Amino acid sequence: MAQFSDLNLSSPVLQALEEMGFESATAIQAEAIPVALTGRDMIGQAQTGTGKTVAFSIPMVEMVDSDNESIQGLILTPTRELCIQVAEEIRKVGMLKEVRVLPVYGGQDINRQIRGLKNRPHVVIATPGRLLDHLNRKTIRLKNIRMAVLDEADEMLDMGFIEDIEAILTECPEARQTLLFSATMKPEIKKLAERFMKEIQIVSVKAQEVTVPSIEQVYYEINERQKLDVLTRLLDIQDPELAIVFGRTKRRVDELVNALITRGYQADGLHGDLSQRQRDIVMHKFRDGGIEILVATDVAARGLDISGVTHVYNFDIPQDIDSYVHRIGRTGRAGKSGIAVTFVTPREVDHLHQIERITKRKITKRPMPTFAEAIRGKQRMAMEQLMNTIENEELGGYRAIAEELLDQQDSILLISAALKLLTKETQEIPIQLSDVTPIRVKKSENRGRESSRRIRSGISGGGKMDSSRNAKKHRDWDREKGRNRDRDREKSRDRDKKPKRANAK
Ligand SMILES: Nc1ncnc2c1ncn2[C@@H]1O[C@H](COP(=O)(O)OP(=O)(O)OP(=O)(O)O)[C@@H](O)[C@H]1O
Ligand SMILES: [Mg+2]
Repeated sequence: MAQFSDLNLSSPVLQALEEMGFESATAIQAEAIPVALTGRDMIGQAQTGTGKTVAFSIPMVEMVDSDNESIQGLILTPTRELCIQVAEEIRKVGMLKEVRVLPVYGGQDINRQIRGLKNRPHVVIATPGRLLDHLNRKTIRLKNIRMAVLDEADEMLDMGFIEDIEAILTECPEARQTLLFSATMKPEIKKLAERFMKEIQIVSVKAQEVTVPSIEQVYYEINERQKLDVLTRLLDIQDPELAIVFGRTKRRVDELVNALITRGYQADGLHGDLSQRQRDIVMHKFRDGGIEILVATDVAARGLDISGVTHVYNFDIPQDIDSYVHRIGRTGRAGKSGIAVTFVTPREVDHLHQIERITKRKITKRPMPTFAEAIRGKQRMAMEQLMNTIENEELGGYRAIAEELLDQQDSILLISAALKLLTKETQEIPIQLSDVTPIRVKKSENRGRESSRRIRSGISGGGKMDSSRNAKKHRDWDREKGRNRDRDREKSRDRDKKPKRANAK
């Protein structure tokens, strides 16, 4: 395994990495960092959760001249939560070099960001809409940028963002270095990238599969109206430490959160119609374990790194194959194992098989879990609670009363009663979710639009997959996506609440 000390890094960076607890470099780090340090433009591809952030953070920090007070590095991310997370990672890597970083994203008070910009950050991490807003207001200057990074590059060059990205990069000096990173990178991306990169070097960690092998992938073929029962049964049986449940639309997410809470689970939702404050609160709660289940649209599919996520549930199967790869990649990170569960209705089974073919990975079919299994799961949790109490608590004060009870009652009966009290015997309270349209493989539709669609989907040659003209419609990207969105938002805060598109429920 490659050591960071073999990569020609400065001592403040090496020391920072040590403080972050990293012992050796991951494959993408070992391969991408030397290339990036030569100053060349690069596309970096490696599976989810394999440390791409540090792979670009190190060359970024090495490039910064801390005595120079201008913005020298720019990183673009598709979502606000990812923007915050990446900024935090760069801050850690650049800590000892005293690199100043500033995240700049939509939904946050723009005046606060303007004040932040006056503190002369060396590296700005931004979502495109808000950065354009600053450029228009002339509150940010990109003329001294020496390195630009697109994290989740394929997503950023997707239809909704491409023009914004080009507009932003035009503001940067041509002599800059540009780096692109993602777990999924279609060949078409390279063509697009040639518009703003030079002599691109591609660094791709060749893996057998585009998904991570330590993620167990299973599916349940069930009807729409069985989904909620199956989800709650699985939550009881599998007892995730933290779980992310992906739903197709914002409305779906809201409904699911309410349904889960009604059935006694600690859940909260994340999607683009929430205020930034709400989004921040939800993310904090989830990272701190204050809630166990995050229900989200695809806004949480990319890049988010939350330790303790043991399970990902695709309550609705995603249309986009790349989206499947990124969603399930929220678990099984940094060498850990994880379980990815996908629900498919009978009409969506073909689509699931298509995902299997393109990701070259079998997704195992599982029989529907029964209510009895769920109860047993809950009983097991109660038993674990009891055993933990025996191991970790001082029980001396309970001895006398226990002995007294044992004189009067059968011991098995007593333990059964204690377990029953600890078992959260919830009923499957009937809850009706709104209908959603099933996703299907559409083969012969709209040939003419193939090329642009292919950019959006399919890991390699998977363009066909996306031939549904609904592809875009089903994707519930939040407001970060699309031109001028953040600027619109600044002008009219009320619009936060209203869906912009008819389909954006
Ligand atoms: N060298 C390393 N040793 C151990 N852990 C590491 C190392 N580098 C990064 N990590 C950790 O691995 C986790 C995943 O890293 P990161 O978020 O950068 O993955 P990624 O490749 O960007 O994934 P995604 O494609 O989902 O965005 C993080 O928690 C990070 O701190
Ligand atoms: Mg990442």
